[in-house]
Amino acid sequence: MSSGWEIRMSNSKGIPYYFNAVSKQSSWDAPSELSEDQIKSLPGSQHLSGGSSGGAGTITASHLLVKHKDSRRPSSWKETNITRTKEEATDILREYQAQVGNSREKFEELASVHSDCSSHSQRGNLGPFSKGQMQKPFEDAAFALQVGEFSDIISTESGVHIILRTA
Ligand SMILES: O=C(O)CN(Cc1ccccc1)C(=O)c1nc(-c2ccccc2)[nH]c1C(=O)O
Repeated sequence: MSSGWEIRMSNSKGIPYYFNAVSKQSSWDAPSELSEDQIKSLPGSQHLSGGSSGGAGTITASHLLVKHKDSRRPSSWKETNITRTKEEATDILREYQAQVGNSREKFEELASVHSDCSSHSQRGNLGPFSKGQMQKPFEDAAFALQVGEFSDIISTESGVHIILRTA
């Protein structure tokens, strides 16, 4: 069972902080109950200085994916055989978009429950990636975002997505 701790980047101070998604605690200092190794393997550990994945041209983003019958793999942790149309998937995502507004917390809550991507178990967090790793429409949309900004609905061969850039 994860401790609920993760490492986030403070947009205002530009330094990492520790956030517990269970207790909603946040702290500039590492939780005393975690060992060095545990801290290094927390979600978001790439934010810690010396992180190998930090590097120029790397961003970090989360997404909420709704698949449809024409998705390259119309199956997910939630639904073995996804039959909704792309139009229905887009309507569903518009509803989530309206609920999210500008709230990262609401986005992560909906991504955890509704995203058809395996990253749902990380509140939608995909971790750091650079250009050339993701499908082009996803990369283009994600790299066009400022930190803290949401994309509009975008479409890839996997389905339709909303992206939040987090670092
Ligand atoms: O497209 C396919 O043939 C199968 N995939 C690709 C995939 C499958 C597992 C993990 C990551 C990517 C997906 O459908 C998929 N794409 C994504 C994805 C797409 C864009 C950005 C990040 C993740 N997630 C998933 C998933 O099941 O969990």
